[in-house]
Amino acid sequence: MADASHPHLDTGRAGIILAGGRSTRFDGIDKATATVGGQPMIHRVAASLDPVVDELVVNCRAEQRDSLAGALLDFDVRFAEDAHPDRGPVFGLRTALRATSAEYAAVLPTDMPLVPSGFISHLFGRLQGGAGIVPRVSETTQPLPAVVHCRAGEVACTDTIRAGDDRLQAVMSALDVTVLDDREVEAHAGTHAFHNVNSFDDLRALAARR
Ligand SMILES: Nc1nc2c(ncn2[C@@H]2O[C@H](COP(=O)(O)OP(=O)(O)OP(=O)(O)O)[C@@H](O)[C@H]2O)c(=O)[nH]1
Ligand SMILES: [Mg+2]
Repeated sequence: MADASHPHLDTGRAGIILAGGRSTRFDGIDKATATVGGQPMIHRVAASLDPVVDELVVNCRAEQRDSLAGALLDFDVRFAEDAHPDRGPVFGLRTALRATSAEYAAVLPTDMPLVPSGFISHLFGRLQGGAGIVPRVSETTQPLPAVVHCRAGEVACTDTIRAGDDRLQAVMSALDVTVLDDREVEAHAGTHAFHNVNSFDDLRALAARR
């Protein structure tokens, strides 16, 4: 979302889509381009982020780029390709964070197509100068969607990698993120907003709920 009346004034917000995984539980077919309601899943994720950020950054492997670009023709996207594939989502997140000069970034995985823009906007609003914020859903603290301070997030990724941990949860713990409680989350997002697609069964369940 660029503000045409203030072309040099941005709000310092990036939207990051993590898409560098192998979709092994999806038979190795890139789930980013699987269609939900007639649109590639990554398109839906970009559409959630786009209204509330100044730029979109997609982390992926080099060989995914052409097909993901084809799915994202409606958006102005920067690609942050993994220098080395298959090092896990923490490497992917760090690659994406290094590709932006925004102060804060909303981070979504490519397989979470129902998160409302309003919820992401709420996360930005509730951050209040902190290093990061994530929701608690079904009594579990989720690593994504998250809003993180980009430079702090990059350091937290490096610390996590050095500790030999490959979990995004570890990055969020290192950032000492604020956790939105279930009730506040439910007030700003529907119950199915955080449904994510790992398998064909997940895709069918999501199609049935929409
Ligand atoms: N850059 C990068 N991103 C990854 C990697 N592994 C997972 N991701 C991303 O992290 C997010 C969560 O991962 P998963 O839901 O496990 O997705 P996935 O690894 O593609 O799927 P599975 O192979 O079935 O585990 C997704 O958005 C993935 O694209 C990786 O090795 N490198
Ligand atoms: Mg995986």
